[in-house]
Amino acid sequence: MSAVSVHARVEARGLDAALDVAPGTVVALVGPNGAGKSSVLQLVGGQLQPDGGTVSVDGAVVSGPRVHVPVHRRNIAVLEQRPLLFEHLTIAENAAFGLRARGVRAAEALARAQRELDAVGCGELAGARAWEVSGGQAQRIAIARALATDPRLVLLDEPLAALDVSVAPAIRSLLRRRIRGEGRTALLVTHDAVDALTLADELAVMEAGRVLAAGPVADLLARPRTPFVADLVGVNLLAGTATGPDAIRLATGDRVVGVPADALGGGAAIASFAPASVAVHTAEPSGSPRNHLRVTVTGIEPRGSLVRLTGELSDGSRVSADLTLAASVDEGLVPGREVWLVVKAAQVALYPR
Ligand SMILES: Nc1ncnc2c1ncn2[C@@H]1O[C@H](COP(=O)(O)OP(=O)(O)OP(=O)(O)O)[C@@H](O)[C@H]1O
Repeated sequence: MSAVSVHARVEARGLDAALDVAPGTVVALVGPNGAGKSSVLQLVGGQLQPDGGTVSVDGAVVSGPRVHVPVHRRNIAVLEQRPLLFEHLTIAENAAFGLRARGVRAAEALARAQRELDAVGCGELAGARAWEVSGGQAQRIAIARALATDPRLVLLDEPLAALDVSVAPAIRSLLRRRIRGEGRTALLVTHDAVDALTLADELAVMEAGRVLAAGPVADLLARPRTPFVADLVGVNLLAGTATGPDAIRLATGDRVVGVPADALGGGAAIASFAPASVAVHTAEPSGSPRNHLRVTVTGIEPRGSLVRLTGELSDGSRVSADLTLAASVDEGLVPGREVWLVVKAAQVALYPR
């Protein structure tokens, strides 16, 4: 049985979505602006009612013809871009809010809230007021508040988008540990490829109101079935397994050395680097300490004043490189040609996943 099942239409939004989420799975909804990602979240959360079809949680219909289970009865926690904390309550009271709303006694709710605040590194802020905390702390507190109610489902709408780049990695790491690491079921809307790949088990790719493809992150990356996935925010993403603190091995056997953005821990990991940081060599670089990947050129297309070369590794995963038009002509880079793509370790970010 699916933990969440959406088979629903919303005519005013051009939405006709089909999505099934297995229990304990984090699914990232990705796709261009207006694709319907947030609308799917609203259907599940109960803020949007379908014109046809149903939305089910744990096998029970929560929205459908003549059914509308109110938001507060769905036992779903929602984490927004900018969490709203109540200014007149202490941080502990904020974190206990969901429990109190469910009728849990104050002492018990506050004790649980304190444990949750400790677990997100904000235990010492329990007595503070909302206006005294930073944006990053507010998001940690919102995570504590969301998880305090033991929700059967967590909905995350761009949870890192409003955060300063200096705090986002720590919150990403916290979400990875508390959501994916604890086997919770969650739906995540994000525009950020790194968030999707580090926080989610599966991707659901939306376009024009429909879910075009869904499946394990590594599968969709290795064989992108839509240009959107292939081009997910324009960075190169390669899935592999950590072989040390700063290296991963790809399915092709290639080793990629980089800078860990978070401790790798020996499991599945991804490498991310910009096409602009990739150089193209027509012969295998000898004695170079840099990462080099042998690919077959599959595409050459203009990108402003540059040319984007796309190459395929032996397992079908793709890597792009941006180069000048002159370079692409001089080197005779045409589809079918075998080349080496070279990227410095300092320009490769590694993430656990
Ligand atoms: N509150 C609303 N009322 C009416 N139409 C809406 C509303 N919100 C979104 N839409 C429309 O519904 C469609 C899907 O939008 P939605 O916000 O779900 O997409 P999205 O994939 O989340 O986009 P984005 O990435 O820009 O947030 C779009 O055509 C949008 O204009």
